[in-house]
Amino acid sequence: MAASGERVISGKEVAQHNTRESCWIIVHGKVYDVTEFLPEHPGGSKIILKYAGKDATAEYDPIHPPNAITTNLPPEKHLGRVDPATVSKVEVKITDEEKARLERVKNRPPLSEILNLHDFEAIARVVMPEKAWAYYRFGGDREFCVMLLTSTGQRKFLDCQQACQFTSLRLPLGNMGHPDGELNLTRAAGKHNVIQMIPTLASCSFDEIIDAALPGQHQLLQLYVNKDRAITKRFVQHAEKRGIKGLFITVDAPQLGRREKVGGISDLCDLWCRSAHPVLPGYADEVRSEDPAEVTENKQQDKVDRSQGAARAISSFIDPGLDWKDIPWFQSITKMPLILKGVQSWEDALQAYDCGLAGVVLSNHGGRQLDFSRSGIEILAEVTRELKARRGLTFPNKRFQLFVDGGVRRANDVLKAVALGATAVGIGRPFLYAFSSYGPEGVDHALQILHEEFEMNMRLLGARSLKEVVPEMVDASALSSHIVAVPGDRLYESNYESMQHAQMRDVKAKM
Ligand code: HEM
Ligand SMILES: Cc1cc2nc3c(=O)[nH]c(=O)nc-3n(C[C@H](O)[C@H](O)[C@H](O)COP(=O)(O)O)c2cc1C
Repeated sequence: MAASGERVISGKEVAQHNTRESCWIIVHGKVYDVTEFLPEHPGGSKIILKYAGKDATAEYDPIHPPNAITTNLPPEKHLGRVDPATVSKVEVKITDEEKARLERVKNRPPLSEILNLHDFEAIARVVMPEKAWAYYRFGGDREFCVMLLTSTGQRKFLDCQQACQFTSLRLPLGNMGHPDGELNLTRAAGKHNVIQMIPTLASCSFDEIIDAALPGQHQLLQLYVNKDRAITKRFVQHAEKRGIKGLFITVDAPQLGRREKVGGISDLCDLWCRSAHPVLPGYADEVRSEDPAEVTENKQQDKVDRSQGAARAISSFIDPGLDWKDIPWFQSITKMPLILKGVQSWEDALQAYDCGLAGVVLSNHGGRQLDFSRSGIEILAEVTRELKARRGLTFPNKRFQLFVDGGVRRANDVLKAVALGATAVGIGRPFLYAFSSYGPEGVDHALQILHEEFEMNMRLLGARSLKEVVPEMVDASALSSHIVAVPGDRLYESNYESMQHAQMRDVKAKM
């Protein structure tokens, strides 16, 4: 018994509970009985069983907020503290592939040579662990969406003559690329006075992200609505108390899209394991190896389908039954402005306005959900036209705000959206690439690049303020035809990775 009254358990005793019938694990030096929790685990029971009777901290840490285990397991399942002298150390093996990657990390160009947000993507692609890269980068199905969205984001369909401000940052699972995860984004957003949207599925806890903000820093919350509305209500009300300024309810992910390129190279556990590897030397001391532990397999007992890779597995959290009739309930539990994220048509934007919502994010989820769904900027032109015709609204509009995200890579892209009536745009992947390849300084540099681009574009457009950035500055006539004769975007294209066909396994040469 420790002085604190906590039971001290030997590693040997923990090791005896290494089956599905009795499964104990160690996380942060504490011993937990997770036997009953196994079938409930959103990540599947198999991954936990791999660590049955052992220390699971290294696997657990990169994926979960630190308090996930303490808040979700009933107190009687917290068995005590492990005696550290009795726990065997996990052997660490660094593969040749990993060594080569770390070498590439050393050879990164200095930040002064990173001239635009595409450069970050090019570097992230070679220095990030392969599977973390795949999770960040790839889109849904054949990725038609990602291609279309990137090109609409970059003047294929818009000819921007004049210019602007604001970007929002959000992305979940941020510490797959860098151990400080979303906190990098929070700090940089505070410094550069941009708004951060905090994701539901973050790798740091919500409170950690809020605590990292500067006084008065604006933060928004992206909400995946849980089937258990009591959980959703608790989260939303906690967020409101902590000063969140707007609730962005994601409506385009009743299940997560099938990201074929991710599925092609990874299985789920691998994805997370590898993602915990240090991207930058010095951020973590060791690289973990696969642990071929004995695993009692019983897929029938899992309530979650693990067969489809990380992207789909996460969707077990998201209520596919979310509907317009849920809106009054949200309005009854919070006073925060409510915005729908992932709207694809003027009809839905109109209904959101009529329901008294504060706005919509016109988005196809970074091209990660339904293939061929339209880019935000394309929908924007249609929404402003129809809401003007039907409700007399002009944009930007304080009462009902339009946000756009997807493929925004330059200040110039932001200005196109603002000119067409958007209040603000969201930028996703570029900041992940920036902090995955250069850490916090990378995010800082990315925002600095955007600021400089803004200044230059505004001057060259002759716009003294955002009010002077008007629709007439943009030729949007070819937006929905998707056909326009402009030079290809070489920077985008050189980063684009083609989909690979199924590959033959290596066949050993016949003797
Ligand atoms: C009571 C303890 C635990 C809780 C409450 C918990 C909770 C969760 C949740 C909510 C997710 C899915 C969402 C996300 O990715 O953020 C998840 C995923 C995952 N968990 Fe846990 N977990 C626990 C213990 C563990 C342990 C001990 C391990 C490692 C041995 C582990 C490994 C994983 C993995 C690999 C995933 C990723 C796969 C996925 O998204 O489905 N978890 N866990
Ligand atoms: C790795 C990754 C994870 C994402 N996760 C979420 C999420 O959990 N919830 C959500 O509403 N959108 C999510 N998105 C979509 C973004 O919020 C945003 O719509 C999109 O990334 C914008 O496109 P961009 O990355 O081209 O800037 C994710 C995007 C990426 C790249």
